[in-house]
Amino acid sequence: MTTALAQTKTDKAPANDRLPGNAALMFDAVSMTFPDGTQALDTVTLAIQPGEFVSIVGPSGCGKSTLLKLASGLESHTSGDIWVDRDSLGYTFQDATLLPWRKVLANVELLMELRGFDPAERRRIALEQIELAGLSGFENHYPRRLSGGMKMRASLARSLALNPAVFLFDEPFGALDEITRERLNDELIALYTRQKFTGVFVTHSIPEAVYLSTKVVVMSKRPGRIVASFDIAFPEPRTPELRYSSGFAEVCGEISLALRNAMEG
Ligand SMILES: Nc1ncnc2c1ncn2[C@@H]1O[C@H](COP(=O)(O)OP(=O)(O)OP(=O)(O)O)[C@@H](O)[C@H]1O
Repeated sequence: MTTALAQTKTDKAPANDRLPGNAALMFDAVSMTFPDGTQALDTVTLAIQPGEFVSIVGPSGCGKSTLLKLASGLESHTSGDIWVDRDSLGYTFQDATLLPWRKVLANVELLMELRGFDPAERRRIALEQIELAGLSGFENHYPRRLSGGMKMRASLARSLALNPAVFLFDEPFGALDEITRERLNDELIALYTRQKFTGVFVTHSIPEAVYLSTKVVVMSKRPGRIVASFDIAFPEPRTPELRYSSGFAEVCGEISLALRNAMEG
């Protein structure tokens, strides 16, 4: 295990000397209760291997965002262990979180700037990511002049510029229209295929989860537990025709049923 791998513990967490194997991200019996007494998560155990793309679906309020916040260190868990290299983490939210006073190029350079990248190097990487994101020609536009889909592309480019080993996605396409969302799904697959990060993707859309993922996990209603896990075996990279295949509909149906049971159970 490299020294860069950070294990996070709270004071209340029991000592745990087990190694996380080769996982890129591991939750080991993680529970979380907010200071007001709201228990968000209940003994979540999930090991995500390098190169996996895992989507998390579950009832609204079951703790999906909280799980990503724990992985990133934005929130602290109450018990259990989380293993992840926080020095190599990407994170995007439903809101693209671009700085309105910075042009696209300066927004994409932001995280590299904060990490102290050499100016010429960060400019080179930013331009490359802007091109990959399909935003060439918009480098000098302010975010207010971009569509929702373009803002999200810029947000992805900003995170991908750091070449993260693990990328956390919190419903990044939830606010977009369906056509834009499907197009961004394909663009994300292209980026994932190229940059080979490990993905953790929270979504309310089962077809989106199935299309993107190597695995889909289903959480119970709050306090969230993992109640089902589906390996998604369709060949990669996925292409749009997959969405219209009977096999795709069948897998979506199985997950939908598991989600329905999770909501009722
Ligand atoms: N700071 C907080 N203090 C107290 N409770 C909180 C706090 N943040 C979130 N919660 C509660 O914790 C639970 C889990 O919230 P979380 O945002 O993780 O759910 P979610 O599954 O991502 O929801 P959604 O699908 O609706 O986005 C919810 O009941 C929420 O109201």
